[in-house]
Amino acid sequence: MRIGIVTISDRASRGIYEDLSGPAIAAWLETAIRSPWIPDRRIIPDGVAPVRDTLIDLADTAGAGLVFTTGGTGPALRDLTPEAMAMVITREMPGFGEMMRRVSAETVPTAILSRQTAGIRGRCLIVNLPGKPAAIAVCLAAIFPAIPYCLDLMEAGRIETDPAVVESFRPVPTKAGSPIP
Ligand SMILES: Nc1ncnc2c1ncn2[C@@H]1O[C@H](COP(=O)(O)OP(=O)(O)OP(=O)(O)O)[C@@H](O)[C@H]1O
Ligand SMILES: Nc1nc2c(c(=O)[nH]1)N[C@H]1C(S)=C(S)[C@@H](COP(=O)(O)O)O[C@H]1N2
Repeated sequence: MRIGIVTISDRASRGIYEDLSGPAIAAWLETAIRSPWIPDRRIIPDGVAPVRDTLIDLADTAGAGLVFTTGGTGPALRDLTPEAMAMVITREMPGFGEMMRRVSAETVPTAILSRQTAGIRGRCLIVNLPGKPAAIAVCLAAIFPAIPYCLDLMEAGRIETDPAVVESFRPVPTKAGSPIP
């Protein structure tokens, strides 16, 4: 399973500040996923074209089954991640954004400013996270239990998690493969 990790930030992409959110995603996934996976890290500026082109490259050329983006989901003029998502995905998965905003709102009232969503392109699930490093673990912990089953249903590949970190919820067996013994 190749997993794309895309930092979308004008300043982090120019080296004005250190990207903390991309590494936070990678570190969280390292602890949570126990089946083999390969990270594919990208750092790009805000804007429709770079986000669109990077997501298409990860899904169609690099063969990623799962992609997380961080940043560009807010109301600032340069926050255009959702507009790029609309050009890339063929099916939206609105439950991801709903859940992440709900859990984030328990600690930050500005959670409602994120337009984060998720969607499917081919056999790739793309999920948007906010740019703030502190948002990464909060959002991933809330949505990750549903991701392995989603990937099963999409026939994108099988992920096994460490139940001590995050429990995968698979309501029924799927044809995508049997559990790792
Ligand atoms: N990848 C990141 N790594 C570290 N800190 C970040 C990252 N993305 C955002 N932040 C922090 O969160 C704040 C708000 O994030 P936001 O995405 O709104 O940034 P911004 O003001 O649009 O600027 P930029 O796109 O250049 O990051 C930033 O000012 C920065 O302090
Ligand atoms: N969990 C969590 N969600 C959060 C935040 C946060 O600090 N923690 N910041 C909010 C803020 S202030 C903004 S503007 C939006 C969009 O952030 P982005 O443009 O960096 O994606 O995410 C929101 N969601």
